[in-house]
Amino acid sequence: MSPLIELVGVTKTLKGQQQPRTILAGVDLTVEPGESVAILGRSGSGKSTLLSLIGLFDRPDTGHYFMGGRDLARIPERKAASLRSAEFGFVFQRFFLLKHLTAAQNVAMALVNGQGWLPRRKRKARTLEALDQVGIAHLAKHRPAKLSGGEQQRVAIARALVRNPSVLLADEPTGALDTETGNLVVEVMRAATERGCGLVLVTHDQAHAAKMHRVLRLQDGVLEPA
Ligand SMILES: Nc1ncnc2c1ncn2[C@@H]1O[C@H](COP(=O)(O)OP(=O)(O)OP(=O)(O)O)[C@@H](O)[C@H]1O
Repeated sequence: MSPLIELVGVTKTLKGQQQPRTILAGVDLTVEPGESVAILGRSGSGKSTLLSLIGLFDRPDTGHYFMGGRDLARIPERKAASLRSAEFGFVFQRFFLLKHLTAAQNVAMALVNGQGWLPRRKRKARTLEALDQVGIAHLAKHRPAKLSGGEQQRVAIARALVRNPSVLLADEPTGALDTETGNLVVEVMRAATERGCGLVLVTHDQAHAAKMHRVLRLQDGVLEPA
């Protein structure tokens, strides 16, 4: 089986206020279908920078990024934007839910934006399926203010999963949650990999990292087994 994504020798130097700083100094990373990978690393080590390159929010300075046999390392923004919405689901520490919309409407938004047109009935069915996948179909009509932090994060995960992404990218998704709720959220994301989705989880939490297939550490600009 060919990998979902493969980064080879990826580098990134950010122009700080004083001097340029090399954040990624030759990162190699492969994620297979259905594989979950945790990335640990001290604050400021470049984890979010790496995730933003994987999610095509930014491009490497040098190196290669293969996906489906194509090198995406130097694609223009217009192509990146369409791949971003077709191939990736994003989950962040903050949930970024629209507070005037219900859980179902928040999830359905991901189908309205950037996925072509889907008939209303199909949109509804896929939205409910995604909410069901994260165990909160019964909360579909609730607005975020009526939901706990963990429930809100599960709505955000459903929103990330509703387009059946190839890869789910999560940046500290449990950072704002207590341990027990965080465990549940990690379990929900891990379960998504059983459908073939790859998962890259950036976390400070060793216990959450240990639930992934592989645990890597970003240190001095390179990824190494933790
Ligand atoms: N746009 C930018 N321009 C210049 N420097 C930046 C930029 N974005 C981030 N940095 C710096 O790059 C370094 C890596 O940041 P990054 O957010 O990737 O680290 P991180 O490992 O995700 O940290 P944390 O765990 O605290 O979220 C930090 O020193 C940060 O201050």
